[in-house]
Amino acid sequence: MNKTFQTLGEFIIENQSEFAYSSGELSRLINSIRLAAKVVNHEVNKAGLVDITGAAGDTNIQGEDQQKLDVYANERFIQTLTNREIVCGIASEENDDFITIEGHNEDHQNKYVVLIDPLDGSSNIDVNVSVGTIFSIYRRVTKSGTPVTIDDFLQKGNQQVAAGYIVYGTSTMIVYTTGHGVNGFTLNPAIGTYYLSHPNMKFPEDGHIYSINEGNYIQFPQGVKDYIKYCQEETEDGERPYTSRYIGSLVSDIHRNMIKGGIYIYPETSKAPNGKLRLLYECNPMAFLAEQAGGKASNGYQRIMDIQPTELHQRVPFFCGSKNMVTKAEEFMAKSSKP
Ligand SMILES: O=P(O)(O)OC[C@H]1O[C@](O)(COP(=O)(O)O)[C@@H](O)[C@@H]1O
Ligand SMILES: [Mg+2]
Ligand SMILES: [Mg+2]
Repeated sequence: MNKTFQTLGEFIIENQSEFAYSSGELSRLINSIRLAAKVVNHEVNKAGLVDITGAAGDTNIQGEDQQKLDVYANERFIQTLTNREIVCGIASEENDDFITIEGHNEDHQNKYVVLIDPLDGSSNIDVNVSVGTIFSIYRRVTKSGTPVTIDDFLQKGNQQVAAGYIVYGTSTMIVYTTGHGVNGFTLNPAIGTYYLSHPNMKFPEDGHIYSINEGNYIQFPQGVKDYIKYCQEETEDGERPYTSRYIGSLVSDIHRNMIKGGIYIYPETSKAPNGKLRLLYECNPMAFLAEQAGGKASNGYQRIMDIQPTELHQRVPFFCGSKNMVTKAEEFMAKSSKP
């Protein structure tokens, strides 16, 4: 079969032997995400027309004003995942605490927990700039037949069994990994089918794009300031200065950099000593994808996926992208933190 035109459904079936656990489970997990993504995509594409823009009137546990599309996407993903009889728990950026899913027989037999950022890049919803959804999947660690506990969610990123994102941009794509490389599928909206458009995605080892909100420059640690200066310096070989690109949607910035080569940094700042991004449903899944695509992800010092989580909504500084660029940024962080 000509792989380029393989559908997501066919790809899942053809590659399910790669999945460490029983085959059908992964299909049901990814299929439920695929379905919810289609429903959310439908609303995203009408943002501005329908009453789906603007604030929902509540704030989430992070103190952020929830956008109507945050709430809508959250409900769709939770509903679809719950109906598929595959998850025993869900944690979301938009829910203070994790949700226990008993399962139709109320016997807690399901084996997976899913952590989601239902709508990433919320500040871009109303201005017609691409946004996304991020998901991270683990096998539960507590005994099945009992309700999930916080331990099932506070697993290190290196225990993820699958992770991915949906980008709602010029086209809508699902990009995911189960630990065997990264593949991207583009939605053909006319027929509602995802096709394998980006097989075996790879982060170029080097790139010429840096993505950081320089509006916070004054608050950045010295290492980050030094790295930005390095990116902006002119070199005889024309390698630098790099180009600055920042969409303000993590999914879209990482997606671009994975295709073109580049680094995304959301560092700690004097106002936000742990940075802004959440470890469990933003940094861990993007780190898993980045590493599976030959890239790298750290908090400037430590590999993101080796960090032991302690809270559901904890934040970490995030450096992610082309391997050699992240290594260079870490060198500046190490140098500046030496006494
Ligand atoms: O506006 P800032 O401070 O640069 O933050 C932008 C970052 O915050 C986020 O919007 C946080 O994600 P949410 O929109 O899911 O809360 C990232 O997508 C993005 O990279
Ligand atoms: Mg987000
Ligand atoms: Mg979000």
